[in-house]
Amino acid sequence: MVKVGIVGGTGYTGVELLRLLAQHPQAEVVVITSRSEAGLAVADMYPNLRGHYDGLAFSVPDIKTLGACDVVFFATPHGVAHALAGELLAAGTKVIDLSADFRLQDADEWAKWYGQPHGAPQLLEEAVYGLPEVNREQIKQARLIAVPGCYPTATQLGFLPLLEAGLADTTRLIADCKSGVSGAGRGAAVGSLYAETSESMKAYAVKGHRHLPEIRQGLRRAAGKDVGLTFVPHLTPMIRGIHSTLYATVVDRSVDLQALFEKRYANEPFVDVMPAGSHPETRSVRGANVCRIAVHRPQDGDLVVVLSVIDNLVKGASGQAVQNLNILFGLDERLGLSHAGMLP
Ligand SMILES: NC(=O)C1=CN([C@@H]2O[C@H](COP(=O)(O)OP(=O)(O)OC[C@H]3O[C@@H](n4cnc5c(N)ncnc54)[C@H](OP(=O)(O)O)[C@@H]3O)[C@@H](O)[C@H]2O)C=CC1
Ligand SMILES: CC(=O)N[C@@H](CCC(=O)OP(=O)(O)O)C(=O)O
Repeated sequence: MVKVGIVGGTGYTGVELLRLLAQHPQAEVVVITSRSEAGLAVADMYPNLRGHYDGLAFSVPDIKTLGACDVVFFATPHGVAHALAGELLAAGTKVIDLSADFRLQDADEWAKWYGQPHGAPQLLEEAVYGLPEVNREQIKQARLIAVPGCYPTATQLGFLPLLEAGLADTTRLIADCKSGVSGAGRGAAVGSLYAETSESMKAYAVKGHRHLPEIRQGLRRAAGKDVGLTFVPHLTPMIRGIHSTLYATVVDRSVDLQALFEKRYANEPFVDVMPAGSHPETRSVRGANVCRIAVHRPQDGDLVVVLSVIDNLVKGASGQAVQNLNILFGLDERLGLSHAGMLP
């Protein structure tokens, strides 16, 4: 059994980790922290977990108890893992961070987008970006994993086959992305209220969103050169889900894009390339650790439209984090993650 600790167990990604790990045959959650709910039984806060975590209660973060775990997940706001990851690594505990603390390779770039100095630049070199479809071999050897963000997961998986094959004009890529409201976290905020978000939809952060440098970093690696990317996120009236509509211009019209995508993801357990002409729905991945993709070439011209959907809390966060755990500990990558999406 892999002994698991979770720092920040009361947010949406924390409770989603608990839900997924409840079905995991080889991982056991032994520590879960919350400063505000310390002492409260997990199932008293989250009744969906009644019967799964008897005896497990929230506790204040403590390096001694966390350091006794094999692996610790951080499901915390940005900056928290900076402060604690180093001590845990020194104690021999592996770290899987769901926040953005170790996603960007450049500490100055991180400081610019996250509005505070990077708290652990000395750890950046060894941090592995936890997108298994790209970095599976590095994840196997890692001590510190940065789980990709939700928009970056859907967007990179949609663009990768085109960029790796050198088939897209990299100067003009467009990612038009929609997110459900749970992407904003569980914290109380006027912008997340039901009356503010239902029956309405809006774009935000058009001038620049903090996921832009993360997506650009991944696409640059795939293309082997700088990319010009326009990324526009939208808030939509659903709870879970990301829908990315991606646009690129192909430089060679003769290539069979459907075959290219199918081949790229043929051995990936959590990427589903749909038949030509399909329109993936976010509800088809709700609760599932799946990125479902369809590739289109309208009017057979040189424009490619890729549709990519995920559940922001699963393949976009906690599911991907568990997938990383499985790879890291040499387990079957699908453990705890094989359930289908919930439809309707
Ligand atoms: N929501 C989503 O779809 C996605 C979220 N993420 C990222 O995952 C992380 C978690 O997000 P989310 O689940 O929404 O929850 P929150 O960002 O709301 O995090 C809340 C948790 O962190 C704990 N926490 C807060 N401050 C500290 C601190 N200084 N030290 C220790 N614990 C702290 C809180 O408990 P307490 O204050 O009681 O200690 C609580 O359990 C964030 O970085 C988010 O950006 C990533 C991908 C998708
Ligand atoms: C709808 C919504 O507000 N989404 C969040 C992004 C999701 C998230 O949690 O960001 P990380 O993946 O970097 O942690 C936002 O735009 O700030």
